[in-house]
Amino acid sequence: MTATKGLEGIVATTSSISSIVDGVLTYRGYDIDDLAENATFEETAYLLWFGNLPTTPELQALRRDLSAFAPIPDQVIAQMKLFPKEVSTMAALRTAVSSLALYDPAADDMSREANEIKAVKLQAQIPTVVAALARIRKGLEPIAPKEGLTIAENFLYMLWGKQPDVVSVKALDTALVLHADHELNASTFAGRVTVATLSDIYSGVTSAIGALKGPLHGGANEAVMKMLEEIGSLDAVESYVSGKLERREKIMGFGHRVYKNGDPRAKHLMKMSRELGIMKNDTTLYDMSVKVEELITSRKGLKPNVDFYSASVYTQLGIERELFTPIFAISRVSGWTAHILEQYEDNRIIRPRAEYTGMSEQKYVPVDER
Ligand SMILES: CC(=O)SCCNC(=O)CCNC(=O)[C@H](O)C(C)(C)COP(=O)(O)OP(=O)(O)OC[C@H]1O[C@@H](n2cnc3c(N)ncnc32)[C@H](O)[C@@H]1OP(=O)(O)O
Ligand SMILES: O=C([O-])CC(=O)C(=O)O
Repeated sequence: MTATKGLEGIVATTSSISSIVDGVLTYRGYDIDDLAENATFEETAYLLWFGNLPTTPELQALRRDLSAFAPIPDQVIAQMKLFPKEVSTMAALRTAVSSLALYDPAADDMSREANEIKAVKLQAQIPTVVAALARIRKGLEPIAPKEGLTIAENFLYMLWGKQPDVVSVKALDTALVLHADHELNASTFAGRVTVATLSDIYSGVTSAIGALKGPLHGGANEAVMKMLEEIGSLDAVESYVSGKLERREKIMGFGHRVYKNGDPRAKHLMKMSRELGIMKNDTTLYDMSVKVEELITSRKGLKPNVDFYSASVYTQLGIERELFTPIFAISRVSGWTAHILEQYEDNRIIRPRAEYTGMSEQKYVPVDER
């Protein structure tokens, strides 16, 4: 038995949800470029769960369900108010989502129908949780979701306490489409491993949130913004990047296990970052990001991934850094739950082997003789 570090190149399951072939990302056979330009996030989530783009009545029904499920239990709001203010929003989200299960009487109902409902419910409730956590952290009262708004619209409404502008809603909606699914990424794999024991969907999503939080995965978008803040100005980019490379430190938002010639989602976020900068008459963040990209590409041959330009997009929308990875979760819960439903459909426990490298032939020695 020989281990493959990081399971690189190992095909661990079949899946009909999303694919990456020759650098092209598709959801259910639709190119991500097509979806990013044309689909709404609600249509995308429907596509991931049910395998086809919704008809108008199907989309209306989904939007009604999302609105109906969006409020969260008062008990969970009360708990969130007790969380220490200084913890990361991802840590708080992980606990809050785990708590949501305690107030869902169908949490352990393993029927397909119940699990589909819970997938929609989690999709509806996670934006409400994230917006509430953001407000509580600032000492503000959470705002209840408003009926009839899209997920992107409702999230910004609950965050800001006012009707968001169309440009911000459209930008966030496109970002949600781009982040919705990505084959067997670490958080989706974590979710699938958890439910393959026939544990419940909330446990799967809680595991996935824990995996997404790390800076080598979803947490990289917050790390990118931290880096841009540390750099501070366009003039300082070159010396900052050179220093990092000399110290052999990673530059967050670059590199990818699967894409070696660039992440197809990055160009959409780059364009959005530029357009938002132009609209605000201040392209500093965009210009700094482009300069970082030029340096890393020429010196290391690495290309930006989905997390790199999302940082400047969200900042230019006026969203604080601590919410970047939670926003990733708001989107990716659609993919996680689609994968969890797929795992339940044809389940086998996921239990690989480890190549043992420890000591052997040890004999027990009583404690007072050691
Ligand atoms: C949504 C997402 O999860 S997208 C990824 C988000 N994560 C990041 O942006 C964090 C920065 N990037 C990375 O850490 C990695 O590129 C990962 C985690 C994405 C992929 O990891 P792996 O597939 O294991 O790539 P690996 O770490 O083996 O990289 C290969 C080589 O490129 C280097 N490298 C990879 N990424 C970077 C980076 N961002 N900065 C500097 N060097 C890098 C590695 O040090 C390694 O060099 P070596 O062969 O001299 O040791
Ligand atoms: O697929 C991966 O390894 C990481 C990634 O880009 C994602 O989850 O969107």
